[in-house]
Amino acid sequence: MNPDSLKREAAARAVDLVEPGMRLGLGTGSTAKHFVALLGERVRAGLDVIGVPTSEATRADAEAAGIRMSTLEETPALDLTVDGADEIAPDLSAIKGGGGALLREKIVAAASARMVVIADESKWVETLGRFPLPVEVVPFGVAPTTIAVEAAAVAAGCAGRAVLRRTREGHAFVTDGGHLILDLALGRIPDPAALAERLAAVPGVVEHGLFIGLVRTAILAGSAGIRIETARAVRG
Ligand SMILES: O=C(CO)[C@H](O)[C@H](O)COP(=O)(O)O
Repeated sequence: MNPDSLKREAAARAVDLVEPGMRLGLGTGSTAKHFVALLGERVRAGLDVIGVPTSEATRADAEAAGIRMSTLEETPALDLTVDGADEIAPDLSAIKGGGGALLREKIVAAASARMVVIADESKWVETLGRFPLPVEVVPFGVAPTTIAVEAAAVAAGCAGRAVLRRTREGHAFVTDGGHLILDLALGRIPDPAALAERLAAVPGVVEHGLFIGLVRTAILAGSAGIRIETARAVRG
């Protein structure tokens, strides 16, 4: 099965978790896009749910699929968020932000009683860090912020270059919130919690793509079928 079919399999399993009346956080990326499409099919068949999107792209997809949309202002507490991930470790810590939506994704996940990550099995890793960690920063002072982000990584026991994300056309990639993304290539993150703390303390950093203690369940689709991993204890 090709990776896209596996993503759809994982998304289909997550749709089975949706119950009538749920307030849903809708993730961003190619796997979450499958979830939105499949959820739309259920909605058109009569399922009543409300969705809060994690990006403008997802908002457009969800609206096109016929899903009733809301905002966190109108609906500040969500029942379930379903989103993709760039990497997931055995403790269900994750790297997100490959699609540049990490800030809204984290806010929506934190407003949800449960976050479920859907992915093909290639995203499962023993240790986070092979995927460059996205760090969302304000445009002002991006040069010193980049230096400080690299120094934060060194202080947290890892090292690597932070590179400004660019579009295919060579322009700086700008997030839905008007920020920039630094992709921090570390190879291996020995202590994600320490790195998260160091990055959060850098002036100019808006958010980073380390999701720690947020993911409750990971649905992983592989050639041998679906595997479900559940966090033992999250958020106390
Ligand atoms: O974090 C994300 C977007 O900001 C995505 O969930 C992540 O990049 C995974 O994407 P895909 O499902 O396309 O592999």
